[in-house]
Amino acid sequence: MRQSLNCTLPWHKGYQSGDYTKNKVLLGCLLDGFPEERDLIDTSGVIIMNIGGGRDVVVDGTRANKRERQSDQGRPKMLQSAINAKEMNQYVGIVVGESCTLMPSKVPHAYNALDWYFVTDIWCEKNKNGFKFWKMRLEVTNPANPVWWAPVNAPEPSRPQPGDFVAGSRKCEACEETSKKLFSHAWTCLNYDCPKCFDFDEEVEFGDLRYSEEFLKQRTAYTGKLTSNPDTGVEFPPSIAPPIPTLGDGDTGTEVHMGQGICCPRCFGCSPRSHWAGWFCETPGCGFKLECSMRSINITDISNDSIWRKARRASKVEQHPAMVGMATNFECGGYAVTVYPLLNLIDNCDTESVVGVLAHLRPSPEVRAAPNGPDDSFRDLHEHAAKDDWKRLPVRLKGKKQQMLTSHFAQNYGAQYKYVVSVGSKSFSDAPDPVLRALLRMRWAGHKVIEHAKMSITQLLAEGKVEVAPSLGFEFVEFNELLGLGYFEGNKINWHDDGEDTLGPTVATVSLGSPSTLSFRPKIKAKGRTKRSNGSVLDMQLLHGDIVVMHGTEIHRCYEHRVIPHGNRRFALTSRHIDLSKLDTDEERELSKELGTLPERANDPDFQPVDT
Ligand SMILES: O=C(O)CCC(=O)C(=O)O
Ligand SMILES: [Fe+2]
Repeated sequence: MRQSLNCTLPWHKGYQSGDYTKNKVLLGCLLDGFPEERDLIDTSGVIIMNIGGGRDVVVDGTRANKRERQSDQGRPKMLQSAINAKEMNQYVGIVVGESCTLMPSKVPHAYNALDWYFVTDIWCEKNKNGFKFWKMRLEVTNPANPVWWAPVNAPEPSRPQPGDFVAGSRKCEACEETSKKLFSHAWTCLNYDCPKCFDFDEEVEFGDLRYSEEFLKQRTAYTGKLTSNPDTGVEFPPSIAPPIPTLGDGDTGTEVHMGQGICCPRCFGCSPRSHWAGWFCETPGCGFKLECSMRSINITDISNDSIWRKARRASKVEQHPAMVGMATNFECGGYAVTVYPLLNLIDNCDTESVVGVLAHLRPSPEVRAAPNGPDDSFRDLHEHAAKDDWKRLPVRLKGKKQQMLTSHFAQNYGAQYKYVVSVGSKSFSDAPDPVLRALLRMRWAGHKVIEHAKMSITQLLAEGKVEVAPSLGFEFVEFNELLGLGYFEGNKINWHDDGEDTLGPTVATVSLGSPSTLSFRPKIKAKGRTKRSNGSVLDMQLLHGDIVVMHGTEIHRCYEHRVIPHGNRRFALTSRHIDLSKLDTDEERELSKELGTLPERANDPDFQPVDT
């Protein structure tokens, strides 16, 4: 998976393009698929490749020749970054994909990091139709290292030393630029801008052109940049396989770098950090596992000022005046509750039409700190997430070929819930206590919010301020499912709706840990959607222990929502009702019924939410 590579190698982060550039300097290149004219990867340490793509027209139906340049290439974006890399003596990581036909041996992984190279030459050539394009030559930074990808039993390649071979050069009479003699046939000017570019003195068949032995075997000692800290004795350039991320002093284990992938020390395959518990190598048959210890986070650290400032900055929304204006408040069980009516902003309604309600429940400090309350649950969940193997699951993104993993880690409990990703489920009897407690707390919150909403929305209706969409009823259907999501620093859940047709009308979430911003926006650009607000019409700052209840099936037709956490560890426990009658088979219904049945222990008085 391309993501495995991108989330592991700091010098190759592109998803689309074959080159990775930072500060206009080339740091990494991916070679895959079909080569271009005279491209080469040899085991003695030289790579020759085109700079930038852009063969434009399909010339014939055979795959190998599908595209050919039909115009001059101009100056591709990658050219300047390659020139800068050459001038700065920057080492460049080379990755080859499994379909790269230039490799002398079959490579073991979908993407394979070859080694560090450096750019020695950049020049211009013409194809047989006379169109100009750019090429570059690279040499391996450490030619003494054996090549890991040489074919088995291949004879040792020759290892010329600097000075053994020298390709001569000549000044062009037209442009006065010096060009190396690259081809065994004859010298030519290689300056893109010169009228004599690729104009050979003798008649040449472009198809017959070969690079000279001198050019291929010329060697340049790599002097590189110096290591930033010579005292540490760090090899320079560093190992092509990045070191496995480790916990620094003061790290807790959910920082961005701990969410990076690893290059497996056993098989060198790249695997993303797809498990909460650590890294499990994904190369078939390898089996390497590295559990990652995680430290508990003090809840006061999670709500510190800098995180708060970030959270506030993220909230640029212009809250919808009518919805905010019609919000009502009440208190129960130590929670301060605000209930907003969600209006239909996408159909042209004569009167404001309520499609659902959205409630924000904020616990008092006492509720948060109470035994088995949010503080305790947050403390315990990071270990449960490891034990229950919360993981990143594959998603198919609209319009993207690549398979991706969600950025957060997930585990489902209770009835089976199939959303964009398919999650296996653990039964409520096997669920850890904090999960069961959250479920009971959300059932309580669901009842309370719907009871209140029935009253407040009926009141608004009586006052003639709103209509109520026919789909909106005020019965609470008990939750039989809970999806746990775990977020590392930088993880988020992007715009989506929870509108699967197997779901009941109510969705509730308990938010634990990092503060986060939950935003709602109408699905279609509608009243109130400005660029600045990113379209959102309601934003909620969710603090540790807060509960959100969304009620009304049409919310998901009219709105989408997203959640951006601001600190480095957050759990969201979201409960829904899965309508078992809408599952495909009797077996699935039976299984989900069993998985979603509350165990005996949930009836203990100790499990019941306080309701004062
Ligand atoms: O992280 C959250 O608070 C909400 C997650 C969510 O929207 C979902 O699970 O559908
Ligand atoms: Fe959602």
